[in-house]
Amino acid sequence: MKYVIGVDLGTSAVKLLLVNQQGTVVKNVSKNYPLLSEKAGYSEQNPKDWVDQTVAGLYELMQQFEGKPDEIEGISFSGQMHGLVLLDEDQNVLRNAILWNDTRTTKECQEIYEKVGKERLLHFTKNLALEGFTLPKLLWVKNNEPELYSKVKNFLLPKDYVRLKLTNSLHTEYSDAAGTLLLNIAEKEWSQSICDLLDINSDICPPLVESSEEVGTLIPEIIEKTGLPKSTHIFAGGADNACGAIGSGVLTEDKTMVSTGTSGVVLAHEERGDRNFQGKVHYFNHGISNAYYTMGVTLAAGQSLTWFKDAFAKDKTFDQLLNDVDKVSPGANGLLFTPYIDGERTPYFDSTIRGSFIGIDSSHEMKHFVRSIMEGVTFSLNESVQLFREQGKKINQIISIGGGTKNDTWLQMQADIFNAKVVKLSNEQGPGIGAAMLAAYGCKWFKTLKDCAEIFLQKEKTYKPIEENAEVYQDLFKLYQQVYTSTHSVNKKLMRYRE
Ligand SMILES: Nc1ncnc2c1ncn2[C@@H]1O[C@H](COP(=O)(O)OP(=O)(O)O)[C@@H](O)[C@H]1O
Ligand SMILES: O=C(CO)[C@@H](O)[C@H](O)COP(=O)(O)O
Repeated sequence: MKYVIGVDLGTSAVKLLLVNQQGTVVKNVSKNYPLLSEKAGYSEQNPKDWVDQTVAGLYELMQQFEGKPDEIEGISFSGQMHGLVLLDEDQNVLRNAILWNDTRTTKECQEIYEKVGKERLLHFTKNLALEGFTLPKLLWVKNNEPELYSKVKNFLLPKDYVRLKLTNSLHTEYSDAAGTLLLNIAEKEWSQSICDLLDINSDICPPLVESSEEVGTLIPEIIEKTGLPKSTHIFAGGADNACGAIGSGVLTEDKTMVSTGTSGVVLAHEERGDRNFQGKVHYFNHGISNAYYTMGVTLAAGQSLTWFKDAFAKDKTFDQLLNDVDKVSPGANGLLFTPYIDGERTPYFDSTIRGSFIGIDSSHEMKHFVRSIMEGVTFSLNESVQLFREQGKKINQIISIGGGTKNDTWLQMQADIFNAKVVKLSNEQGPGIGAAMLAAYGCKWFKTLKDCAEIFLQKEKTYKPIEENAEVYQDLFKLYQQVYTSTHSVNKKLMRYRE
């Protein structure tokens, strides 16, 4: 039997999947690392933690593996997007990585509009200047840490740094490059114009390859530490949402994916790179050559639940925390949550907005708060579903992936709120499966990724909307949408009290 490994460098953990030629996940390892938040709006991770935990995970996988090591043919990667990793000329990391959910860069976003201009930015990159993207982070370091910036030889995206440390070869690929705001999306090249207008040396941009391209071999130290064979082929991989789309079979324009990981995502496949969504949704290159995808993003989806658990129920597991939510009716007994705890992207693009519980009543218990968080996150995702529907997309069925899909009630809630069928696959780890599929395709097990999807992906369960719940949620969604407008200015004024 032959095997591949999909490595998904998520925000909460690195997840490694050992997958055989039938697409069966035979081993599964997850290794956590911390999120570092020095101040409100800051979100960082230490790239060394990613590498150490990936290597430890590969070792654990190999320890559990019952076959012969050289049956493992290839590895590919999926990674949290937009994170800025800065390297000096000896490929040493210069500072902690600044992550996708870090919102310190509002000034730098304004600088981009002033120097590049919104129309030109949209023309080249198809996206708006958002705090989470890589370019504003690069400018923040240039403006605030000039000495450190002067030592920058290269920047990299998170999974590309991990791959560099496993192989000694430095690359990024189009799907992650697209999320930097430095890539000319349609031409598939770094935008010299944007670099020039912002006084960035374009030499710091890493070489570009396709997601399924073979980029190197494991260095001896990693072979020794993990027990992987020297013959392992290493493929570039993709942004976690691109890999999530591949790993959920969203490979044609008629399909839609929802992901509830740390962030929440609603994603649709696009064949063309020359459409103009005016930045209302993110528009990026895919992990499939010459394809694209659009998406709306909720910054704190699973993260809202994780925050609540850490703050108020540290000793409980997620399953214990969510144990009673199905005993509460839709609407959480009049409690409404907005998940803006780290600011928001789609549809508001607002780094100062913060979350609310509206309607707290003395009868409310833990289960009401937890249910209202799940509902609020799903309402936020529904704003993106609605945006896609307004663009003319028919959404009758959605493939749901990510950590949130471990909970049955949440999947039924998604079907009720989106008013669409929601499909759960046999493995919820879309990005890791997508990475494994890129390795399988790269190893030439399949002629196309679509052929691979047919073998690798299995539907486990379909959730149909329950009419009476869908009606309640339609009404509540209108109330939910009022909360942003009503709390926007109060939150702006509260900014000065946040540390
Ligand atoms: N049993 C569970 N039920 C519902 N949600 C869960 C459960 N376990 C974890 N989660 C949520 O899943 C999220 C992590 O999902 P995952 O897809 O692994 O994210 P990432 O790729 O960002 O690391 C957490 O933020 C958590 O809120
Ligand atoms: O910023 C985005 C997409 O634009 C996020 O979706 C990140 O890619 C992180 O993903 P998860 O860790 O939640 O999977």
